[in-house]
Amino acid sequence: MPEAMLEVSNICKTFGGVRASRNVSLSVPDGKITSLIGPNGAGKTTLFAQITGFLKPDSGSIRFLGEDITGASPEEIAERGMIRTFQVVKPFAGQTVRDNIAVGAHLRIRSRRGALAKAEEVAREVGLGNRLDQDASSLTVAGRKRLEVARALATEPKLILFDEVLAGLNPSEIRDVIPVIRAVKDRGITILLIEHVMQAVMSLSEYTWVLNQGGLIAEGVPKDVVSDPHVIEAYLGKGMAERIAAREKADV
Ligand SMILES: Nc1ncnc2c1ncn2[C@@H]1O[C@H](COP(=O)(O)OP(=O)(O)OP(=O)(O)O)[C@@H](O)[C@H]1O
Repeated sequence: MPEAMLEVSNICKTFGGVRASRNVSLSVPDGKITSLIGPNGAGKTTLFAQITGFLKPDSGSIRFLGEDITGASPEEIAERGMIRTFQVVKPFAGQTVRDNIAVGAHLRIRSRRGALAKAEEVAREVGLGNRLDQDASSLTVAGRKRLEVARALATEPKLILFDEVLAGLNPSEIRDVIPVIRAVKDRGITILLIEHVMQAVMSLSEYTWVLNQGGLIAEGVPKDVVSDPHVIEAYLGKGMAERIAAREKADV
């Protein structure tokens, strides 16, 4: 079998007494949208931070495109073609949408003119083509999410790790942004999402991993994973899976 695009093997990370990653291993396949879910504090963002070089794992290894990148810097990892987005999008205030996106483009394009042209191209792809001259800090939450996607795209990545790109959006904004994510995949870019919006997990991702208290507790296609008793208990508390099953039986 060919090696997966991203191979995370036995990652461990402890903060004081908190085991944020407990022996986590996962293989992200090329060309698909996959996802990472789990209750608050499960260790999802910490795992993303280690994969993309913002935190160093205590042990374990990370391979991207067949090469060991464990301990490499975020810049080096971005140059290799892997970029993450952040939960809270902070645009550079006082700068236009065009300038904000050009920051991402400068990873590969030295000239200012080239970076601005690239920014315009990706802005159009994410639906910000008519906002290029606007101050980025005046964008709505949904606009900032699009900006975050555009900044990532401008680095010409092979793999994007989206950290809750739909958080804070209302249902109609979510419906607008989901096709933007799908379009990124259709360009041939692989995506790993951290997502709390289950509608998005179910409709976008082909495979999902579930983290709880730093460790993986389930994985598989989303529709199977969400009915897994271990997953229901992790989200809703002990005993809930049994109670739900009993209620369903009573309803039949
Ligand atoms: N820099 C840090 N120092 C100390 N503890 C940390 C640090 N970063 C994360 N943690 C702890 O590690 C655990 C995992 O946190 P993490 O943010 O990765 O969870 P998460 O699954 O992304 O949560 P959420 O869905 O709420 O964003 C939590 O207990 C958190 O308090």
